[in-house]
Amino acid sequence: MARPGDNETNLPFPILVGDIGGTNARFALLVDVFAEPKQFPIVQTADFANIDDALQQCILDKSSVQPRSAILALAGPIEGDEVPLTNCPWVVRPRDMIANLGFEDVLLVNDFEAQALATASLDESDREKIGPGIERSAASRAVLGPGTGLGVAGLVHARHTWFPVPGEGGHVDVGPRSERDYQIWPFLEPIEGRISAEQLLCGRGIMNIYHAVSAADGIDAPLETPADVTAKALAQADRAAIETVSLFSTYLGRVAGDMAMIFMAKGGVFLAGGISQKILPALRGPEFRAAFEDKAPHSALLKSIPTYVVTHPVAALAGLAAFARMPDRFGVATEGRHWKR
Ligand SMILES: Nc1ncnc2c1ncn2[C@@H]1O[C@H](COP(=O)(O)OP(=O)(O)OP(=O)(O)O)[C@@H](O)[C@H]1O
Repeated sequence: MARPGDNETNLPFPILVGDIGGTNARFALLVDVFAEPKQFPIVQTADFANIDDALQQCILDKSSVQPRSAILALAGPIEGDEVPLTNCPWVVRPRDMIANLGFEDVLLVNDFEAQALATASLDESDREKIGPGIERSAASRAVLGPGTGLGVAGLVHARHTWFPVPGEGGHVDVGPRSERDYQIWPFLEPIEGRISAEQLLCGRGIMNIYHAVSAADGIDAPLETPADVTAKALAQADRAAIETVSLFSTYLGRVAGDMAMIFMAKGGVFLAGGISQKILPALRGPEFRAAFEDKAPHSALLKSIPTYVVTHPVAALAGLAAFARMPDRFGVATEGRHWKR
């Protein structure tokens, strides 16, 4: 058993935690293990040529307390000393951050790993339960987040420790099941011969479903953005948009149920990502949960598993903060992604 201070992941305070997506970067500072995280205004990645400028101008120049370490969650695989971000021209170079910005330690993790860490510590007020299910505090979880893409991760509970399992679960194959699916599927465009979950369950996926529904019915598809489609659907104002969001909820339920079975996620399946919060009224409808439970011969198991929409505005930061304060609670792998001065 590691003693306090022995752990590779006991980074020195003050610790800067950051969640860097394609469009937005969110940061908070933990002064010490007891203090509440101090959140900084959200940064648009497009406003800064690189991450070091953003950190200097938005964090370091604005705070009297200077961070000694940083834990950053990034969208994309972390390999080597230069990590390019998906959907954004920034490249994260931890060695430069240590040399130029005064950090002693930099740890990089995957963005959905941070979302997974968050699911272990979210309060009741930071999540909304969808449907039935038995709440179990010490059981594995899974998180799915439809946003610019579809992020997926597991959080395995073993040996009194939470182990985040990042992966590429958003890219699993999906296929038609209902009669209506078989009408729509021919109008979905395969990528290299297949349809993956991410082609349906993200912003672009909403448009793919909307266009396929419209094409199957031989009608025009005038709506131009995912936000237009969901707004029309939630206002009950457009038939194709309503069906699109209904199918999106069904497909999200199916994939969420698959992830629940893969991770034996008796602790719950959590829906993160920007889109889940925006279509919350639709996810409360019957489609999501019915599809989640429709997993013969394991329907009884799925019925017992709770599902939640994460409503915390910066859940990934909350997950990183929980880890920064109590690293021994979590089995976060640091090999190849922890840089020290
Ligand atoms: N009201 C809405 N309904 C449905 N989709 C939306 C809505 N508003 C934005 N989107 C879509 O959500 C996606 C962005 O998702 P999200 O806000 O989760 O960003 P992200 O992937 O976390 O990236 P970042 O962290 O850079 O902001 C885009 O594809 C966008 O078109």
